[in-house]
This record gives sequence, structure tokens and C-alpha cells, in this order.
Amino acid sequence: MSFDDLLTVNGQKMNCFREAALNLGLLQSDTYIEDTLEEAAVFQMPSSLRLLFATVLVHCTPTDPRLLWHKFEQQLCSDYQRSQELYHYSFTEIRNKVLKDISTLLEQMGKNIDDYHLVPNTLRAAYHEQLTKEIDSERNIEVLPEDLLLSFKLNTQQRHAYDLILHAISSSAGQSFFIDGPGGTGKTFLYRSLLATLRSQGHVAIAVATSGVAASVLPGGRTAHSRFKIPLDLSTNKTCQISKQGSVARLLFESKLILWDEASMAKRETIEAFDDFLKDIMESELPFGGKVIVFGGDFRQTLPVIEKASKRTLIDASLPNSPIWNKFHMLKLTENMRAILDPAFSEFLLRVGEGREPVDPQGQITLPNDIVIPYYEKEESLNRLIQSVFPDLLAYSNDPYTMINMCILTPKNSSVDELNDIMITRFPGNLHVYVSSDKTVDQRHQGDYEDFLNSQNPKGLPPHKLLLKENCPLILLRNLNPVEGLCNGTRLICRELRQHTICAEIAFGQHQGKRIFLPKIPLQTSDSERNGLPFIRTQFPVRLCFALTINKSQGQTLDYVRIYLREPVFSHGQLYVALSRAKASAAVKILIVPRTFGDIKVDCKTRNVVFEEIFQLTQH
Ligand SMILES: Nc1ncnc2c1ncn2[C@@H]1O[C@H](COP(=O)(O)OP(=O)(O)OP(=O)(O)O)[C@@H](O)[C@H]1O
Repeated sequence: MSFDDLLTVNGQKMNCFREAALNLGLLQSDTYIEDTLEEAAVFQMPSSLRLLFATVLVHCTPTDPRLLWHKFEQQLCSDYQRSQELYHYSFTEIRNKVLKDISTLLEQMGKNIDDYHLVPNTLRAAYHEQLTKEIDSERNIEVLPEDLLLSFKLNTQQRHAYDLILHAISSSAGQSFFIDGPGGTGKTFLYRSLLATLRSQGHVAIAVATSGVAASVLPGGRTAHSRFKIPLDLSTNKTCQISKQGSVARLLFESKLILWDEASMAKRETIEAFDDFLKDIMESELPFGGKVIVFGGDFRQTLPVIEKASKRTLIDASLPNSPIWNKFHMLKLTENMRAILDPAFSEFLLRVGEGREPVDPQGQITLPNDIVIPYYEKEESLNRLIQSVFPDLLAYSNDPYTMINMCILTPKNSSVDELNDIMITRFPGNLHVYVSSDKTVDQRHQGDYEDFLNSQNPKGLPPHKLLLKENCPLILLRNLNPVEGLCNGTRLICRELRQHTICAEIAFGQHQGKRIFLPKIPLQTSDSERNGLPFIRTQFPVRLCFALTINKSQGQTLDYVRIYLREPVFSHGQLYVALSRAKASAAVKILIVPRTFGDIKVDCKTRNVVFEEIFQLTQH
């Protein structure tokens, strides 16, 4: 295919590729983006508006970003203008401050403001790239007073790890550690304590995690892929996309500690690529270039996510299968601090997680009676499950924070949808229905497939008809900006429903309470979708979240956990992740739909999938 072919749409040659893409429907026209910004501007929240502006630049690819900037500059600047009397900012100073804020937000999303040509080149100097900007922004991460106190509360094993790591840092002895701890043993607690101690002493400590949700729990946390620009697909290119002379390399060089949570979910090749990169910038053949680096994780929980991968592929892709594994100094945490008041439950969790809970000849484990909801008939049993976790929907609609620590977990998206559909009809309030626009990637097929696309409900995409009510719980489906707490998996409370925007509040974690605007975003199906017809759905990037898949719940502590096993779990660690979200057995209830109906109803047995080979590999 030639460049001319790419420029030609329906037999007509376009002036540029952007115009061709617009006519092909690959880009949206700017009208809906303008409507979105206009609607949000009414709320008078300029900092949230700047985040929305950056989000639409990155995710909605407007045709003329500069026009959008001119149209909304006034509203984007209004908080700085209000403080003008106090600080006597000039017009140019205000503009530069706002551009700098937008530039920072774009960088957090892995983009560069220069690519959007918002202002002429001559005006750009004030916020232009400086080699120390990454270091400066790491040094500006706020250290919370409560995090500084954590080091006084560490248990013996946490204290041992804390002392060893700080000793390696103070003696400049490069060392790589792996903190191996079952869910709830306080890995995150330890990381927060280390980060606070080092940052309060003026050192640079970098925090990353494999998933966005885990990153958002760490102060200043980013996903490893975005922080170190590691390509998601390493099959073609195995190197980090960072210049050795650039500001991120400078940051790594300067850092005293690099901390990587959920390393058990990272593919070994990702960590190997990072090892090579650090060796290169540090000009040292020592592991990780002689840096002090702390990985953490739990191999009882979910392993790397690889679509349709066999057990062998998953184990091969895991970190313990890498030559790097033997170089780690292993630190173990074993005391379950989440379930500290229920030691019998902690012990049960470990047996489930390590595949030590006895199985019957059908390969099923028997769950304790007190956590099982007896199964009678589907509707009645589901009602019991719902009633046991959400007994008073009117109270939750008035004060949604009372329900934010309650959730129904289930292995498959289809069961999540089943439950959320029931819940949104029962939840009080006016129903808003948002219908997506669905387009095939190849526009020639659009007419033939529209109804078919609308009927599709692919994983990772919002539904064609999104049914929402004010104060209902939501989950975000994209890593919009992990630094601002907006990750794939962030739980939100829906606060205001408008035509073009949703105003939502972050419900959980260090950004709890922050209000944000969400625009409709064009989202493409993933390559691995089975229906084989790639398409783009423009919709708010959220789903309801009365119920959640078990995989999405990883890393979260919940007060009340309900587990709905319409079908048994299907991958390593899922049952353990679901059960270990709770603090005690009294906080868990499970509904198992019996698979076959014989004379005896067996509703307390279920499959537990554990790849024991992974534990053999983790032994040093
Ligand atoms: N030393 C401690 N003193 C008091 N509470 C603690 C301590 N360590 C951990 N906790 C508490 O125990 C709970 C679980 O801790 P944390 O989330 O750090 O565990 P985790 O190992 O990261 O779990 P997961 O793997 O499931 O994410 C949290 O509520 C945390 O505040």
C-alpha cells in the first residue's frame, strides 16, 4: 500500500493523513470534544478541567488541539486569574503556569506537549524539557506525616526487611531484593514506610507497580511500563525506549531506591529488559547496574496476564524462571496483618493459596460451612447473596462511601454483568442511558455490521448501553493517568451525569475524594478479541462496580466480600485472591451454583486452581 492509497478515502485524495483518518472515522470530529469541555467548564473546577483537557488531547485525538486551547484558555486559567490580585501574575506568567500544568499531565500520560502545537514555538521555552525535571518532580512528592510514622509500627519481619534495605542504601552496596509475602502481610505498608523515610531525607525513591491499581496505592507510584517506557510487546523490541542522556535516565542514575510492586504479575522479559537498561545507563555489569532495587509480590496470586496462555507458557513467562531470580536476596513476610484477628482464617487462606487444602476425587475443595450461602434456586439464592452484602440500597445512595468497601467478586465478566444489571435497576435514582457509537476499524464494513457491533460486549470495553444512576459505584477501564489516581481498575463514585461528561469521585486509595471529569473516549477492541472484527467504541471508559472480577480486585482490602461462583474459578490464584480480600472469615460469604443436580445438592465444594510448579521455582 502506497502513501497515496493511505491518503485516499472513498476515491477522494485528502490533504493530510489526519484528514484521511478523520474521514475514515478513525478520529472523531472535534464537535463532541468541544461539547465535552464546554459542559465541564460550567463546573468551575479549573484543575479538573486541565486534567480533562490533557485526557482529551491524548485519548480523543482532536483534529485541531490549538483551536481547542484558544477556545478554552480562559476557563483553563481561571484559578490562576483569580489569584492574580494576590500574586500580581502577568498574562504571560499565567499562561505559562497553565501550559506547564498541562505539560506535566501530558508527561504523566507518556506524551509531550510539543506534539500538540498549542502555542507558537517562541512561547514554549518556559515549560520546555529540562534534564532535571523528573528528579524535581520526584523530590516534590508529598510525604504524608502518617507514612513517616509507619516505621514505628513495623512487625519484626517488616522491620528486618526495612533495616536491610536501608543498610544497603546507606552503604552504597547495590543489591536486589525480593519481598515475598502472601496477601495481607503488609508489603504495601513496608513500601510506604521505606518511601517516606527516604523521601523525607531528600533522597529520590522511585515507586512503580505492574498494574495501575497497585501503582495508585503507592505515593508517587506509576506503572513500570509508563515510568521506564518498556514496550508492552517485547517480542519485536526488547529495549526500554529511554534515551541514555534523557531526564528519566538521569532520574534512575540519581535514585537511591527503585521499588517495583506486583513483580509476580510482570513477565520475566519485562524485568530482564529493565535490568539490561540499568546496566547500560550505570555502565556496570552488576545486577540492575548496581542499584538498590526492591521487587515484591505474591506468587499465590495472579501470574502475568497472557490471553489464552497454557499453564506452561504462564510459568515460563514468570519471574522465577529468569536467571535474575537467583540473584535476589529473598525477604519473607509471613504474618497476615489484614486477618490478624482471625488466625484460623489466615491459615485456611494459605492452604488455599498454596494448594495444600485437601481435594476430593473430583479435584474440589470443601469450603467451611459458615462462609457458604446455601443454594436453593437461582433467583432466591442470588437475592440472598445481594441482601447479605447490600441490605439497604437507599442508605448507600445517600452516602455511597458506606458501600465502597463492599463488593461481589466473581471470576467472569458475564457474571459481573448479570449482577450489575440487577443492582442498577434496584439502586434508587434516575436512570441515565448512554449509548455508544461503534465503528469498524475498516469503515467499508460499517453499514453491514452496526447492529452486530452494538450487540458485542468485549472484555475491557464499556457496554454499548451504559446504564448509570447518581452515586452508583463505577470502575475505570483505562489507565488515564495513574499519577492522578486514574487507572484501569480505579473505583469511582458517580456524582453527576451530564450529556457529554460524567463527574466522578475517586472512591479509594490516596486520591480518595478527588473529583474528575470523564469524557467519552474512542476505545478499540483488543487484538485478542475472539469475534475477529476489530472495532472502535466511543463511550465513557467505565463500567458499574457493584460486582467486580476477581482479577480486578487484586491489591484491595474490602470490609465485606461476597463471592459468586456461577462457574468455578479458571486460573491460578483466583480463589485465593478473592478470599484474601477479607479481614476475617465473618466478612466473607460464597454462593456456589452447583454444577450438576443429583439427589445430593453440593453447594460447598468448588475447584481451586493452583500451579504448584511456580512454588518449586521460587525456592532458592
Ligand atoms: N505493621 C503493621 N501494623 C499495623 N497494620 C498493618 C501492618 N502491616 C500491615 N498492616 C495493615 O494490614 C493490611 C494489609 O496490608 P498491605 O495492604 O500492606 O498488605 P499486602 O501484603 O500489600 O497485601 P496484598 O498482597 O493483598 O496487596 C492493611 O490494612 C495494612 O494497613
